[in-house]
Amino acid sequence: MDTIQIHTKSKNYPVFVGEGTLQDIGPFLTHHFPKLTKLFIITDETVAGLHLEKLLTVLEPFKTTVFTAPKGEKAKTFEVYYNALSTALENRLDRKSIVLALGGGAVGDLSGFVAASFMRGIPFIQIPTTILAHDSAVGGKVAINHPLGKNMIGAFYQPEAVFYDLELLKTLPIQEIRSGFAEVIKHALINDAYFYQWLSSNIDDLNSLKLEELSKSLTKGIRIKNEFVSQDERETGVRAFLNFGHTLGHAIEAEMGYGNFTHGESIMIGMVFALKLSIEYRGLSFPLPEFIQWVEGLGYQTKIPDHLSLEKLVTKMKQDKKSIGETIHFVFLEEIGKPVLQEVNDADILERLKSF
Ligand SMILES: O=C(O)C(=O)C[C@@H](O)[C@H](O)[C@H](O)COP(=O)(O)O
Repeated sequence: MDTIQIHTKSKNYPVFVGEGTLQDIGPFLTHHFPKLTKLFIITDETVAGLHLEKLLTVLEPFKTTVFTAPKGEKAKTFEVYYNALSTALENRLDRKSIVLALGGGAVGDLSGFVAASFMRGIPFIQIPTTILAHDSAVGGKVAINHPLGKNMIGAFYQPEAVFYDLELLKTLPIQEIRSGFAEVIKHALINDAYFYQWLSSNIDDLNSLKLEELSKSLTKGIRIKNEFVSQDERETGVRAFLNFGHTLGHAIEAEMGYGNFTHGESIMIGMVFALKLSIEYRGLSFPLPEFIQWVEGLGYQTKIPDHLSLEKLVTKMKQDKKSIGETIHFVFLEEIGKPVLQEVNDADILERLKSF
């Protein structure tokens, strides 16, 4: 098992990565929370069917209440958030209760926001069940969506620990693997040319990822994430670099309709566009055609779906959290591992989208 210590201004906490880490949750709770009254497990329909029983078995000595959200981004609505809080209140959770997020990024984001706001904040623990969650479960960005934008209502609220049990990833469908792996590629591109080199020369088939490759990809990705989050927990500076590919990616995800196209697949298109602009605006020297060939071979789309309106994408990009006074800000790369934030003109972006 690997343990990665995350350091932030508000909290330091461990991320345990390995096979069977689920077994360690009970002893961790007993040791760190001797006055714990009740566990509030938040999960989704699919994950509940696959892993809830196993979790309940290892947590048998504890009193638990379970809330099951709809799958994917549908978990991140006001209605589901309200229902989760109502369940917590009806079941008399209190300030000594702990939220456990069993699921992927959406469940983690919802659970973290429930934990951050229930009685002004109770502890929570992330139990990720997807590759994508190596990114979302670490760093404390918790949120729900607003019809006008993704993650618009939320908080920076760190978990007490993250238990990443690689056993739970064995049931992941390929689309989910692809979604999560896009964030691994992002971490490499923004921070580590050697890691990027390793990924692009070793990973050519996501269907047959070996455990060592997966484990290295996740632990490396989490360490990179820690580098940014430890310097800038509340995204006033370098943390924005973790948003590489997200300016267009979030807009595509929203325009496709949440849940119709995965987060990582949208981000991959956003990264290809950001790489192209990095070459044009910042003189990045990068073999983009080879990159496109590699990721298309992994099953990613690299073009904006035809039916989307480019004008609407630009409007959505202006609502991005990095925008200042409606001016779009993109994360570009000057080199692999050297990101920069740059203001861009929206008419210019529209033109470049037309020729993308
Ligand atoms: O942790 C961060 O910071 C990130 O930006 C990581 C992103 O990959 C992640 O999708 C994040 O939730 C996006 O945050 P947002 O502030 O753009 O909604």
